[in-house]
Amino acid sequence: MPLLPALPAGDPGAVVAWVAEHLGDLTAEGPDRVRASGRFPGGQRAADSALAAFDVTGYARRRNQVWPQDARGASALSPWIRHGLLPLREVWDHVAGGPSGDVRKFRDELLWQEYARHLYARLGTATRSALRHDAPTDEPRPDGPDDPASRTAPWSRDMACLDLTVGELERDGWLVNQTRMWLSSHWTVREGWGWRPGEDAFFTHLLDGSRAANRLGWQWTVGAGSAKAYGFSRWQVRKRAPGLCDGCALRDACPIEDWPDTDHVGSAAGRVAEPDPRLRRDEDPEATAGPSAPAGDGPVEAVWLTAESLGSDDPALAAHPDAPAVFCFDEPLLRRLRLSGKRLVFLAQTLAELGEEREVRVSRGRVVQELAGTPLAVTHAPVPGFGLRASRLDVAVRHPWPWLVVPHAGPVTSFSAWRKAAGRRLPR
Ligand SMILES: Cc1cc2nc3c(=O)[nH]c(=O)nc-3n(C[C@H](O)[C@H](O)[C@H](O)COP(=O)(O)OP(=O)(O)OC[C@H]3O[C@@H](n4cnc5c(N)ncnc54)[C@H](O)[C@@H]3O)c2cc1C
Repeated sequence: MPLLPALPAGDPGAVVAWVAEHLGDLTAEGPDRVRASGRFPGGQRAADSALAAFDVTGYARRRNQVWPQDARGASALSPWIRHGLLPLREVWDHVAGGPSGDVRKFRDELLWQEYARHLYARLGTATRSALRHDAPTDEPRPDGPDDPASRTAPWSRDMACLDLTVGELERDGWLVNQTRMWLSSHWTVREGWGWRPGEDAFFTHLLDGSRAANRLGWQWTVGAGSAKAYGFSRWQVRKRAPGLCDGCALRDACPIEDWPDTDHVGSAAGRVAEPDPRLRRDEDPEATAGPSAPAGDGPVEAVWLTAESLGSDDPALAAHPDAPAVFCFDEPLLRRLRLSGKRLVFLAQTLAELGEEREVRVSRGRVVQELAGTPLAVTHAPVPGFGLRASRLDVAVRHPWPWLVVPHAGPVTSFSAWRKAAGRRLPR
């Protein structure tokens, strides 16, 4: 497939029409129903303003609040963090000088993101399986798994708590951490579905959806990667969304009034027979981390952008200011995943804005075919799909991934074990 027409500049609304026309057939909704997120625009300007507006004061107390919306303390920075528009170090530095308890709690969460990236960089697709304790993985799966638009159907919309949450997921492509735990626990612990179709339902919609953090979240909530499954009941709704039950049609017959039975999942069901030995030790942490300085010095004709790193400070972009940037929407991958159009709109808005500063060529097809024969500079991305494609392309210079914590060889069995092993690598 040839290059796609240039993205419309300075008109985020026109980008939605561009996505519908050129990529709509690859989306969950189909070309006629592609929309932008109701809340999160793509692009560096939106990322920078969201970070500038974020005040960490009160974060520790209010991070888990769900409703009403103005009671929330979560930063809502994750879509831009996910795609490298806000590097973790920049976000870490932004909160310096805030109240110490809030800064500590917020930076802990940034470290959770870094831990997720380390775990995924080391184990890759092995994170599809339960890491530590048995929990239903792929089966049972809800009816109609091939219809991506119905992936969220198993969450009953009769309950006000699930209706609010699933509505936000589908409309905005985002959820606070607390409601991600509600939904994933409800799906697996209470309803008994395998956790991977649920993970895919999230991945379809979340603008911050990454296999790294999404899988970690599901594995930990359902007890496959943690010591205990998380139980979701009306108690949390009353605490985190006071008053929400008052308008619920099921307020007098609440299906989640009582604590759920967690005995059939996760740690209670027993340990996995042979845990992946890489959970305890990485024999090649340098390979996991990627280069620590630019690798290669050949001539560069273009900067290859990946969805992992789309910020205007992307290391490869910054090092090659005169080269055009190239981005390929991976057609076979997108056809398989059937993501919601709002995820593609977010990416396209980001690329359109970048196009105001430098030449950006966007194509659709097989990445390896589209970019073949062009000497490329690229920023290393710590995900398995990057390595596969990069090994078949002419990568002249590979720039380092901007780790917050350089990967170590020690355990990633739990966040606390990983953090302890990171020791002096942890940022200050
Ligand atoms: C089932 C489940 C699925 C999840 N899927 C994803 C996902 O696909 N992508 C994703 O980025 N996060 C995911 N998370 C983690 C977390 O819920 C989101 O990062 C957070 O809700 C994003 O909102 P925020 O930016 O307001 O976070 P804040 O609370 O403001 O935290 C700031 C940043 O810290 C990081 N962070 C916070 N909590 C976590 C966490 N538990 N794990 C990893 N990073 C964290 C994120 O980068 C976040 O933007 C998931 C959690 C669960 C329980």
